[in-house]
Amino acid sequence: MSLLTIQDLTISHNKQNILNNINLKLNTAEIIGIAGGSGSGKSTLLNSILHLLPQDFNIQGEIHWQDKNLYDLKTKQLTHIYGKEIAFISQNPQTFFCPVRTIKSQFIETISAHQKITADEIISQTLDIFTKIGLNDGKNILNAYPFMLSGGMNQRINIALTMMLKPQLLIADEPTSALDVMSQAKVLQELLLMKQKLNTSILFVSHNLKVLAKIADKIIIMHQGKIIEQNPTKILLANPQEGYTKKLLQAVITLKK
Ligand SMILES: Nc1ncnc2c1ncn2[C@@H]1O[C@H](COP(=O)(O)OP(=O)(O)OP(=O)(O)O)[C@@H](O)[C@H]1O
Repeated sequence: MSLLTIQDLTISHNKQNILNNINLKLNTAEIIGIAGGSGSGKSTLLNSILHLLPQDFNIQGEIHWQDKNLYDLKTKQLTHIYGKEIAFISQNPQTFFCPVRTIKSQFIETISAHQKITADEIISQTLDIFTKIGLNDGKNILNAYPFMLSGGMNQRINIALTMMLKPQLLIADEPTSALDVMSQAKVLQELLLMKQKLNTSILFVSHNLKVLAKIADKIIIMHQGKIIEQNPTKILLANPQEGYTKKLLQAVITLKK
């Protein structure tokens, strides 16, 4: 059984289709990259999985989380799933952390909301994870306030927090697009570590096919609310079928020159 199965998903607003007949399967420890131009429906797709669509959107089709249809569940069941089984990271970690509370207090609050664990245990496990991902100055980081740290550092700390929660699925919406090249590479390594060590599956949205090439097992190309092409990463990059995919690849090659 797939971890996440989307069947015939069509989403509309004011009788205009935003997503058209989307079908997608994600397995355990699989990373699917989603690329597509602005307005192609990537965020709407992620928001539909996260139950974050505006009330006036019309949703047809099904989204199954393991054997449950996410849109049949009660609020209490959804609260258990989001944060614990399905986690989300966005482009701006600053929107997740409160800028004027220490990293330590935010780790303790978030983790103890999901696990029965003492504050001391949280601190010791956090320091372990910081070391694993190469954040060596752990004690100082825990005592820092997010506003004192760079965007790249905040994103890496956000990923460490997500690792502590051990979600089965991580939904990542352009998590590296606001970062410098060095921080981008580190964040990608950390996400791969989550897949390898924790068997986390990841849905990773990026405009940048070069980023997806480094991390995704499979790539999906979206255009005007439809999935127009999907294939294992190597096959899609070596032999794109659709003209639109070729244009996206060409844009990456041109940027490299
Ligand atoms: N709240 C909303 N109300 C009405 N239309 C919306 C809303 N949110 C998104 N849309 C429309 O849905 C379409 C898809 O938008 P979406 O944000 O999912 O695309 P995207 O691929 O994530 O784009 P980007 O890469 O620019 O973030 C767009 O045409 C957009 O105008």
